Amino acid sequence: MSKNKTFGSMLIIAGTTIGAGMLALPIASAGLGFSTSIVVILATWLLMTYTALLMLEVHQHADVDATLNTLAKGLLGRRGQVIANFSMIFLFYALCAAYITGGGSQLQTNLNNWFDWQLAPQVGAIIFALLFGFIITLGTGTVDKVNRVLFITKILVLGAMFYMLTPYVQMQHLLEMPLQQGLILSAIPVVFTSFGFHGSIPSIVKYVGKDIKVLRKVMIVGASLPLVIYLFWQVISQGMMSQQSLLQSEGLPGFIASIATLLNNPAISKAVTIFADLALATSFLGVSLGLFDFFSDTLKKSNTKQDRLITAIVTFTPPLGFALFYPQGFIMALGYAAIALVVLAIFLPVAMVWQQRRKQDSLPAGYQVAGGQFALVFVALLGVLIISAQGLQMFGVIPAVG
Ligand SMILES: N[C@@H](Cc1ccccc1)C(=O)O
Repeated sequence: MSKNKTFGSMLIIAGTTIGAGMLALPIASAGLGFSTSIVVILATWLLMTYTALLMLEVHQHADVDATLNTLAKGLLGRRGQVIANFSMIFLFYALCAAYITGGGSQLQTNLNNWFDWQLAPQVGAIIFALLFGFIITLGTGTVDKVNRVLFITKILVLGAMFYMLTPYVQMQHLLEMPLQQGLILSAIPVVFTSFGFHGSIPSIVKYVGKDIKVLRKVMIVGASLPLVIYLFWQVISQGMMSQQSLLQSEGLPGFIASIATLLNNPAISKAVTIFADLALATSFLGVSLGLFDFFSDTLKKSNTKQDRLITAIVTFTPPLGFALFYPQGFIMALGYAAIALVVLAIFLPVAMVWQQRRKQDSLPAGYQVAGGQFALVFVALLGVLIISAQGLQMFGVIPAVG
């Protein structure tokens, strides 16, 4: 296994994970206070790393190019397959539509500024989708190369941002306690989604090959890089402002405006905006790669140019259509993102590993994630907790955040 692919795969996982979710974290977790938010973040990281390893346990006995569709069909039967496909398509189309809308409008603004053009936002969305569609169609190797450049730039910009912001961190803000217990529950779905990357695991298995030792490393490092970055991000965002002022920020633009005023330096808004664009781009690469491979497997497409083109059309046209003609639709869908992700990243891995361990005797011995049945049941209960937190928010029982 080439070292190169291992490194690139870690960056694809980390790049997929660090996306729009990170930007929502400061406001979503404002009411928790620093220490509580750190506990929630650490717990979510452990949970998501554990279930990513469960996926590897499942992948080791399947074909190298198997995706959720085949895995679920083999281990959970027809019903499991339908649930897997529905949650995968629902979540990934919604994410792609969100990324195409956001990325398209950023691209359009930049092109208009640079070249003095007068493009409509829709044109931005079309160019953005075509550009990324082209990269994905060229294959995972190309995605890896483009992602490296974008990811490393993203980390450099982040470093510059942290450098500018650290002097404004005040210890007293970091000692604040939760404002209200309900807010902990409200924050959970956002934190959970910000650690999501699981729909792209099959693409990485296919790219790296079935070398479980290497793949374990890729998952652990790929999930830990976001952890480190989120921890720093929490120190900075929660340390700069009181919980009250963070909570009162009007979404991300409000938050960026408040820090720009605090620093009295507009360069910081520029840095945050460039970071946000890069986060969106790397996350879109990982998500659309996962969706592309999923369709390629589900529709039994081969690797010929013509087949890849068909797969790309199935992958990119619907989210582009949503972004162009029905933006409210995917915004509504994203409200359910955490629920679909619980199915994808918790319930399915747990159920598949459970089934696979039951028929272990007929399988060659292999990798088994620690924790036994206890861990499987515990994690499934956490999944129920996350769905409940989302449900309570939707019904207005606890405050909605993020
Ligand atoms: N973690 C990504 C969103 C995501 C969820 C699930 C799968 C892939 C990506 C973000 O924070 O933007």
